[in-house]
Amino acid sequence: MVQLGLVGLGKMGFNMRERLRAAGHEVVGFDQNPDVSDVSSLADLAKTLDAPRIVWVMVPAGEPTRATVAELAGLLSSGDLIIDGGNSRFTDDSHNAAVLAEQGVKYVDVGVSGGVWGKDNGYGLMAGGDAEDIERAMPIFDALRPEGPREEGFAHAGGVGAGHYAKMVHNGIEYGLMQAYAEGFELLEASDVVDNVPGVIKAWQRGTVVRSWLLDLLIRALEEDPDLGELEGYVEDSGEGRWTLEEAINNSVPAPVISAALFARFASRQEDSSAMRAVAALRNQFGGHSVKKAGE
Ligand SMILES: NC(=O)C1=CN([C@@H]2O[C@H](COP(=O)(O)OP(=O)(O)OC[C@H]3O[C@@H](n4cnc5c(N)ncnc54)[C@H](O)[C@@H]3O)[C@@H](O)[C@H]2O)C=CC1
Ligand SMILES: O=C(CO)[C@H](O)[C@H](O)COP(=O)(O)O
Repeated sequence: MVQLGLVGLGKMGFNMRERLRAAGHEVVGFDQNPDVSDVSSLADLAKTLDAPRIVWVMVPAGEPTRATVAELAGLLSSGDLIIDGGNSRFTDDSHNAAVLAEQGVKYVDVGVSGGVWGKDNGYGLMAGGDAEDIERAMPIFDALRPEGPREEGFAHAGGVGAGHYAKMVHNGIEYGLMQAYAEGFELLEASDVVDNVPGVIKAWQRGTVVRSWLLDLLIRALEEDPDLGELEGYVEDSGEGRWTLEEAINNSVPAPVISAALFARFASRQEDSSAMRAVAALRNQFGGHSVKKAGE
């Protein structure tokens, strides 16, 4: 049994606390929302845990995570370990590790996959850090990962930053896969050849080359709303796709699918497009092609 502090009890952290407790570990949770929190502050969390402490941070990536790690740096002591399991940019990790190392506090970054389903299915984990720190956290990783061989749900990806780098690439792939299913769905819907679009997609679930968990989730969404008519085609992004492309550029790796998928999300947020107005204007200029005037 391991004792763990868990900061951030939202869609991910709340379920992770449940899964860890179900595996017999002692979890002390802190969230800025007192309704879900076991303690009233980070300082209280640090006081409640026995040294040497392990604190897993699962708050929104970016400033909230950086601020949490910085505050923890002032509360923890030599020999303690911080694990950042959020979708932080991998470049944050070397900074965090260096600041914490000044006080002897250890740091591990973990990419966590599985979303809100992880409580029951387990979470796919990619960890970055020193081997001894990874080994120390292994009972936690073993409780969170899916049942089965460890190497099918957990990887020690490399040094500090490698866990988040692996998760960044995982999410870039996620963008591309979702976009491919989405384009296939739109084509099936747009043509009048296939009458039973949800039925066809459901039939892809077993035996086909394109079966996957994302496909299962698309089928689930179509069962709730057969033409997805209750939704707007508006898609946010939280950074991982952009970082994947920045890294593709830095390493001269062609990534046409992931870039198209990211840009499709940008396009989804536009009601009108200056670029497409420019294309229409140019076709009109060089070819006299007709244009559709605003308001017509
Ligand atoms: N939702 C998902 O599918 C996945 C999310 N992640 C990552 O996990 C992290 C958490 O994500 P979610 O649980 O989905 O977000 P969420 O928004 O549902 O939960 C975040 C929680 O952190 C709390 N919080 C925010 N700032 C805080 C602070 N300074 N101190 C204490 N608590 C604070 C909020 O009150 C909230 O309960 C993020 O980094 C996210 O990118 C990773 C994998 C999958
Ligand atoms: O990590 C995840 C899934 O694997 C999160 O759900 C993440 O938010 C997805 O990325 P984006 O918000 O950019 O679509």
